[in-house]
Amino acid sequence: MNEGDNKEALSTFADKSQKGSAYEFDQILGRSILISPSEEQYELLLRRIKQQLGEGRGEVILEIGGAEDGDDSGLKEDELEAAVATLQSLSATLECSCVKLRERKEGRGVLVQYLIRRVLGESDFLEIRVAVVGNVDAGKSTLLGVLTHGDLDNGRGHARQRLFRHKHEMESGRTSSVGNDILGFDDQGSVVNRPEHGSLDWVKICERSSKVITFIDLAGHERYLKTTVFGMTGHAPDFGMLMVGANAGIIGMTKEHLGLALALSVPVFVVVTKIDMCPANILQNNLKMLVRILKSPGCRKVPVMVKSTDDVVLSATNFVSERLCPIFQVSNVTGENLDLLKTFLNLLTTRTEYQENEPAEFQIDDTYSVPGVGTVVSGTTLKGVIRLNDTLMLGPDPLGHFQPIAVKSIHRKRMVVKEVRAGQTASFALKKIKRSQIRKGMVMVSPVLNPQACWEFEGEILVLHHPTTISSRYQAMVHCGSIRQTASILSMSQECLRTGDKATIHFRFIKYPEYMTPGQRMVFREGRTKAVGNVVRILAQNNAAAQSARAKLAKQHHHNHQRFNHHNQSSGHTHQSHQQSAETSNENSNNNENNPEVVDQQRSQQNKRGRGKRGGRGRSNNVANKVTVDLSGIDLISQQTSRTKVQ
Ligand SMILES: Nc1nc2c(ncn2[C@@H]2O[C@H](COP(=O)(O)OP(=O)(O)OP(=O)(O)O)[C@@H](O)[C@H]2O)c(=O)[nH]1
Repeated sequence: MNEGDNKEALSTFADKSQKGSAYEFDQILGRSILISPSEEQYELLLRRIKQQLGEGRGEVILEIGGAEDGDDSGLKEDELEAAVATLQSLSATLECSCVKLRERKEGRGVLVQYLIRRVLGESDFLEIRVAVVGNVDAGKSTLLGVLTHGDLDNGRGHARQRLFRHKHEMESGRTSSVGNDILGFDDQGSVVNRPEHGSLDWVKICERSSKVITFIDLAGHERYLKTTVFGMTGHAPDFGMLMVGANAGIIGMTKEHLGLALALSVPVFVVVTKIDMCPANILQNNLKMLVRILKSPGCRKVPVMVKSTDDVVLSATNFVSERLCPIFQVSNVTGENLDLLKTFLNLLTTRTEYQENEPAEFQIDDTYSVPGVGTVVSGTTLKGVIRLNDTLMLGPDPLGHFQPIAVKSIHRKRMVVKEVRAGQTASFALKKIKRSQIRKGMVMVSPVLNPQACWEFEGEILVLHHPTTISSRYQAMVHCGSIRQTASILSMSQECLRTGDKATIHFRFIKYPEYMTPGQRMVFREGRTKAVGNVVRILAQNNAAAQSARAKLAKQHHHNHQRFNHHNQSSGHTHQSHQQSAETSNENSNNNENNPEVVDQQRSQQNKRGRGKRGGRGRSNNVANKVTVDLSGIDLISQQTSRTKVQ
């Protein structure tokens, strides 16, 4: 990508950023009004900024010095001083900070952009989730270690040591579990992480932060794809950070991960690491290839090389709704360009509109048993507000029932809080329930929703890749939110499906019913990602007919399983069965030890009792139609995302 292209892409977005809602607002923030507002104008400004803060979940970027009717834009020095004083006064009245981001010459003077951010109390902060993906050795864990702990890497794995959670990761240097790390920014945009004796106090970080970025570190190795898919669907990331090693380029799982983010409509930015050790010609070639892939019809992104603070502000302010894909080139060893990346992270705002006024919905992505506390569940609040001592309906259990359950205590990032709102992750301690009665994929919802479990549903699906054809009775893993269960195809709108085909499919879960809602994004996969789409209709709910159908299916499944075992015993394990067992063993090891909110309590529990006993749960029982799948279908994803847009 040459300089010209980069400038063009940025200027297109720069133009746009002055139109739309920001443009209207600029009129209000016209030059003279800010320089010497009347009392009435001051009140109007207050109201408008307050409204913008509400829409921006507590922050807004404003540009001052815009043109007024028939006038030139730009502020002269003395005008700028007066305008900034007004803006600071407005911010103070609204209990906000006011931080200068960027200044540029235009018209008769300068235009300046400011970040106005609400100053939050110690127990509140804005939460942004970033899924970190990329091939093995791209430097994911290292970058997270460097960002969250502030020390540079030595190029031999120094920085990542702090992040490894499982013993086998220490030994192999590979990430196999979904790990969480946090980076806090205060109201001025400064990083608040201060490691003490090598470890971070999450409560202190949250208390000092106005915004906390949670990195969901997903595994890079193909063996752990199941974990990666779960992280992308179950942890509701706002953004994806795709890591690419400068010297290795787009290899291995990079395209697969990019495809997954696109399929799930998660906006992606790219971080190219190791620029310190990469010869210039190789770096250029790899960047060219990256840009080509991002611009390809399958991705339809507008790549932008981020090289200055101006680029950062422009990319961050246009990132959410646009196709813009910022690319950072960094070194974890020399620290080059890490400041640009941090500034970008500080400016990210969440893309999802969470509804706080609706009845509460919480999806469970993990369970724990904490000594002295009892059963703890962690997950994401999708709707509403959940308060201490609220009673919610937990379920569905294997029979499809929901039971009332009281929330005994709430933690946000290990911090004790009294309530948790839509868009926030949390852990709840629950009363009178055993951990063994809860599984990933269950929900806790407001009793007014009268939740029903579903065995069968209809999904609109695009097949990204399949080597032969998919027909009825085919079974694969459904990922939908934190649900992860094998489902069988009962019928399809077409007789059989090949790569690139789109169809409406009637699915049935094979083990237990789940709680689903129409419009949810889903992935249907076996081995590598295969099909993506949306849940369109909930069919059989938890009634007797569905149960008997399920029993029949389970019997058939059991029969298949025996046949498969027999086959394996006689012919030895296939490649897939190795892969499957690797995924399963990973899943078994991916337990409480990795939880960000209850990790300390859990460690002591593990010392006492050894590993958790969730062996086999969520294990794919799919034995029919075992095929190796390769996602070379990025091109197909855009068809899906453009045809079926579901938020
Ligand atoms: N020279 C140099 N080395 C780096 C840089 N970033 C990471 N490394 C080294 O690259 C190796 C791999 O980094 P990791 O952070 O483990 O890679 P990863 O992507 O997390 O790998 P998985 O966890 O297996 O998916 C380590 O030895 C790091 O020290 C960098 O910017 N420059």
